[in-house]
Amino acid sequence: MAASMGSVYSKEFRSKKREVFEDILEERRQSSDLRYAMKCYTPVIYRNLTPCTPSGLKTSVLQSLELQYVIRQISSESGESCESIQEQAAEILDEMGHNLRMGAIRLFAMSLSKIFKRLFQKVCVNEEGIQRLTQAIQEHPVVLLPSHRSYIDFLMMSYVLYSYDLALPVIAAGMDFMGMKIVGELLRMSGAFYMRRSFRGNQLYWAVFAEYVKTLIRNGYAPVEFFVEGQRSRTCKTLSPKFGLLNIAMEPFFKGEVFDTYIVPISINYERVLEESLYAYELLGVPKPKESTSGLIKARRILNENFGSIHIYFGQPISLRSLASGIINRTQYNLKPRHLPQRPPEDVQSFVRDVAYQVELNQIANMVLSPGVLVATILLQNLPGMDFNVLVEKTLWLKDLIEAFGGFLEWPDNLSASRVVRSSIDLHSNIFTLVDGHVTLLEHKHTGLLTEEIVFEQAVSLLMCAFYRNQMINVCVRPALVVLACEMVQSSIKEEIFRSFSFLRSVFSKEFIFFPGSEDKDFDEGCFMLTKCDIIHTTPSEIMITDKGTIAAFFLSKMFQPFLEGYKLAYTYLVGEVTNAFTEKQYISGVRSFISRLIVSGTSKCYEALSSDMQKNILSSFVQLGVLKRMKSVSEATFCLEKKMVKETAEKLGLQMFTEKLPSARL
Ligand SMILES: CCCCCCCCCCCCCCCC(=O)SCCNC(=O)CCNC(=O)[C@H](O)C(C)(C)COP(=O)(O)OP(=O)(O)OC[C@H]1O[C@@H](n2cnc3c(N)ncnc32)[C@H](O)[C@@H]1OP(=O)(O)O
Ligand SMILES: O=C(CO)COP(=O)(O)O
Repeated sequence: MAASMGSVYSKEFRSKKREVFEDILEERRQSSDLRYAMKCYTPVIYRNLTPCTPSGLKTSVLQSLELQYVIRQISSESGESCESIQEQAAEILDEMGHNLRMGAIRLFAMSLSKIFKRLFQKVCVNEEGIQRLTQAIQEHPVVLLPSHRSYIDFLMMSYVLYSYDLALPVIAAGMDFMGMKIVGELLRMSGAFYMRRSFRGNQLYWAVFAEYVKTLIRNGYAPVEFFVEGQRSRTCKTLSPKFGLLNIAMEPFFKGEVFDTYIVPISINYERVLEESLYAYELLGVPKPKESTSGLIKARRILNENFGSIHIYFGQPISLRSLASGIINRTQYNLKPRHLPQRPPEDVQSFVRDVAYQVELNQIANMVLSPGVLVATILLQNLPGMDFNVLVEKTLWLKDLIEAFGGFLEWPDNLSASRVVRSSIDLHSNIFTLVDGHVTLLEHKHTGLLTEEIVFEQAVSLLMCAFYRNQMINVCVRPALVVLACEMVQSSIKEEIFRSFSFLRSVFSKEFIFFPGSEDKDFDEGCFMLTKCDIIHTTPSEIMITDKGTIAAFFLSKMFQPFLEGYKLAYTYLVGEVTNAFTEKQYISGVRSFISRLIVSGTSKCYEALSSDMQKNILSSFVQLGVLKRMKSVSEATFCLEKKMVKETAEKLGLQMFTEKLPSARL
């Protein structure tokens, strides 16, 4: 399974061709927004659509055999009457159900046109992707899976579909939005259906939610849109996928209730993200501001800022039927009445997982990167700053490397390289400064004694810079881990390098997206990319960094150094500082002050290790490696160091590289 699905990704990776993008704001700048909002909208719809109103949808869910069965089951277990449980189900549906209507859509069409023209220079959409989607929507139920970096994602998705006269989606929305005065209901009337962030163990809620989504899919009411990452990424790295909703959306196909279902990965990439600074503060422990209408109104000052361009790439619709053929034995669903809820069988669970990862790999492969990503990456390796002309030279060098690695770069050919770099610096003037031909990262010019407050401010600007570097980190991760493995094993023996590569790939399995079980393929891909760029020379049994390739190898190694050092510092903290069981919150606060002290004392410069995202990934990775044990509890999970496992795990998995030259754990 892994090989077949993973190879689809590599085909996508190698056979990529430049598609034509259309700037949908261009027409908006030349014609009336009112006329656009009031245009005749006759969308292309699913040919077997069963017309159904939002209230009709709820009735059909409430009366469904599946939900009635669960209600009777809960009643017999709890002794509560079926009527009372039925009422609770109806209340859940009232809280959940969308109420899509054109009035709200047209209001958004008008207002968003004005807002988007203020905020963005261009909104570019791949026309072939729209054509493919137009075809797909008519044939089978469609599930839209966009990447998730900003609130703009879901607004823009509906805006684009409306612009191209496609059926408007219904969108899985976290409950955070429902409480927003006026806006919460406006979003519901624009297609949002509300869901609790997590509802493990709540049998009735899960049953109502699952039946609601499956009914939407079965009757092809509208494309169903949700974010497989489950939330916006604060680091701009793709988050590990959530499987629950994807599993539900695929079930009508598994049970033969629909002939097929199209899964459409969508890559939305921003030259500059509205929430960039909020994310940096959140990663450093400042809680995210609650979604509120007043907050939205206060945020209007950003309308005076320029956020550059957006590229939206609608990927190839993935037919579930084609993907599952020969892999999923759907007859197993005939063994029990269809309406009986059943946990997904093992083969289905791994299929759902693999589809989720393939979707995210497609999202990554189709991200259109901007020059600012290159500038941020180079500056991070030349802190606190560098000569502008040297930056331009290195940016051109990196552009070639990223394109050779298969990255999609939007580079304005009508401008000189220095103009391009200069406009990137201007666009990100809240992160970079250019003074007297010297480019520096904001807050990093400081020369005096460091304090924890200064470290915090420096960390904010560094995390914002890393946010943009991370837009291309997954393009480089496979070759970079091969280079790091070569450095660690200090030998050219391919087998040893592969073992170290596999270790790094499992340690960083939460930081970066790897198709499950494809260590070999990823290693081959990394070697292929490095060989193609003459960075390594390989024989059947050896891998050597070439003389010509040392600069690129060093660059790739340095790009991933913050992750390596961050994991090393965490390991040092856990082994040297922690004695009892601890919660995630205690760990993050403890390790953050530990690292902050190291930075103040000058022992470390690993600001990225202050990020709660990295620290959460480290916890999860160390549990997976057996260095930490996770104890479930009623309130909050706790962790403890498997001391006996630490040395053994270190030996087994190569963590011992962290034990060399450790800074003294106790300061
Ligand atoms: C013209 C202009 C118009 C403009 C007009 C604008 C309109 C604008 C409207 C939009 C309005 C705002 C839109 C906001 C956008 C958000 O708010 S995004 C945030 C909310 N959305 C999401 O999170 C969607 C993705 N999340 C999920 O899929 C999560 O799975 C769920 C459904 C939230 C559940 O999460 P969870 O409870 O953490 O658990 P998860 O691990 O995912 O899995 C749970 C269950 O799935 C099943 N499962 C787990 N793994 C597997 C597997 N591998 N295989 C199969 N089943 C599995 C199991 O049953 C498991 O339960 P257990 O048996 O383990 O208890
Ligand atoms: O995804 C969401 C909004 O789009 C809500 O969750 P986050 O605020 O965690 O991203």
